Parts: sequence; structure tokens; C-alpha cells
Amino acid sequence: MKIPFTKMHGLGNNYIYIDLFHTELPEDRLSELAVKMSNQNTGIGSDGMILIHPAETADVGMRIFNKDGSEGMNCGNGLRCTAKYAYETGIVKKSEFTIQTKANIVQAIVHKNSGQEVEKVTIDMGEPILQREQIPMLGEAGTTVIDEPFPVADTTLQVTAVSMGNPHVITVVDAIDEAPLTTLGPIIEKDERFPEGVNTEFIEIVSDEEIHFRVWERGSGVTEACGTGACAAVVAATLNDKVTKGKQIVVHLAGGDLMIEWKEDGHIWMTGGAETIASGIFNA
Ligand SMILES: N[C@H](CCC[C@H](N)C(=O)O)C(=O)O
Repeated sequence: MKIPFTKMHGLGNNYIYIDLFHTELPEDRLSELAVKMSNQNTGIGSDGMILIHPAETADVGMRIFNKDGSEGMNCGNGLRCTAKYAYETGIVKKSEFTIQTKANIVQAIVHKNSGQEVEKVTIDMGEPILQREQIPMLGEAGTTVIDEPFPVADTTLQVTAVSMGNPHVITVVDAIDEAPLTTLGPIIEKDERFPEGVNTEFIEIVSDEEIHFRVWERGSGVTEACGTGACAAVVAATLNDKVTKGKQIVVHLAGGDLMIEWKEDGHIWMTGGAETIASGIFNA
């Protein structure tokens, strides 16, 4: 099967994008194809696969599959790249439009240069989900997880759990470069206290409007950036009184910076880059 693709990235978080407005893929092979395309030795190499598809209740739809073939519910960097692709290929003809994910419908605003190329995208990511059972995380239903002791391996972290449609667990550390990302990330990802797994983030507070951020992603491992994770991290930092709600927070990820604002109306806005790397034909 020959599959046209476009490889794109948001701050180095790169995916293989398949345009289902112009291509068809068998639903029962999506997980297998995500694994094959993501393989850097025998495939194209990426953090996963993203499908851009027609949607009944939005201008465009997006589905994300991780490197291990598991399907995620949302993807912030993917949303910005999907918005860029949809605008530049004429799938949408306006600068503000809606994108449907498995988690929710978001509003996208593309920012163009003089050549009508999309350089940055702003996404209204909607409201974070804080109820424990909706993260989901085991424990007393109806409660939130803020600065909670989390015994794991030979230590105890103080964690805050936030869902952006996909689960995140955030720990504040003193020095981001010493965060136990590769030691505890894979353990926490599969911890039974997170029935659907979890994306694990560590943040270092620089000021009330600036943080450092690193992520071990569910299903993909260490990535350069995670947009939903950065949004979840700003929520966690705010709930722990480390940054100021309603301010634009600069989030320094390994692959670059995102501007995140948790607005007074409860919605989280994310602004950042989106780049096209290459396009071609994948031989599946
Ligand atoms: N990299 C993505 C998140 C992928 C989430 C996926 N790892 C999962 O939830 O299973 C982002 O920019 O938000």
C-alpha cells in the first residue's frame, strides 16, 4: 500500500500526518501503520502518526497515534500542525476554524507571514479536567490531585494530575536537568494508579510567568515537546501557586518555547510554532 504523507513538527515533537480528505486508510491497520511509520530504522521516524480527517461537527478532525501504536485523545503540537496543514492545503479557507479531536472540539487561529505561510498557531484548548476519576487516577472519586504524595520506586513525589483530554501527572523539581525523567517516566507511565496510563512531566519554576518543562510521553517516551503536557503543567503550576493565573506563561520545552495562558474564563490558550519537514510516499 502506498501512502502519501507529510512529516511535520511542533517544537521537535514530530508526527507523520496522513490527509484522509485525499487518502483512505483501513481502520484495522492504523495502530500497525503508526508503529511502522514511527520506526526510525525501517520507517520514516517520528513520535507517532496523526490523521487529518473530515469531521461532522468541526471544520477538520484530528486523531493521534503514539509510536507504540496506542491512540491518544489529544495532541497540542499536533493541533498546531494540523491547523497549518489544513489552512495551507485549502482544506479550510479561513484563519480561524475548529478542529475535532477524540477529547473535544477546539478553536484554532493561524498566524501567517507575508507569503501566506503559517508560522505560528494559537489554539483555545478548552478547560482542563481536574476530577481524579476523569484523569483517570485511582483514589477517592470527586477529589482533585494537587501536591499529593505519590510513592514510586524508591522515592515519593509530590504530584498534581491534570487531563487535557489525555492524562498528565506533573512534579515540580528544583533543577529540570536533574529530573528523573528516564528513570521514573516509564515506571509512572504504566503505574496501576493510572488505569489508562499517563504522560509524566517535570517542571522547574523560573518565575511566576516562566517554567522549564520535560516530558516522558505515554506511548512515545521522551519527546522534545508536548503541547497538552505544557498546558497541564501551567494548570498544575497555577494550582500550586507557582505561577499567576491569567498571565502568559513562557514554557521552555526541550524543543523550544510555548506561550500558555490559563484565562479567567477557565480556557487554556496555547501559542507556538508548527513546521513542515517533508512529504512523500510511504510503502506500507
Ligand atoms: N505530544 C502530544 C501529546 C501526545 C499525548 C500522547 N502521548 C498520549 O496522551 O497518549 C502533545 O503535543 O500534546
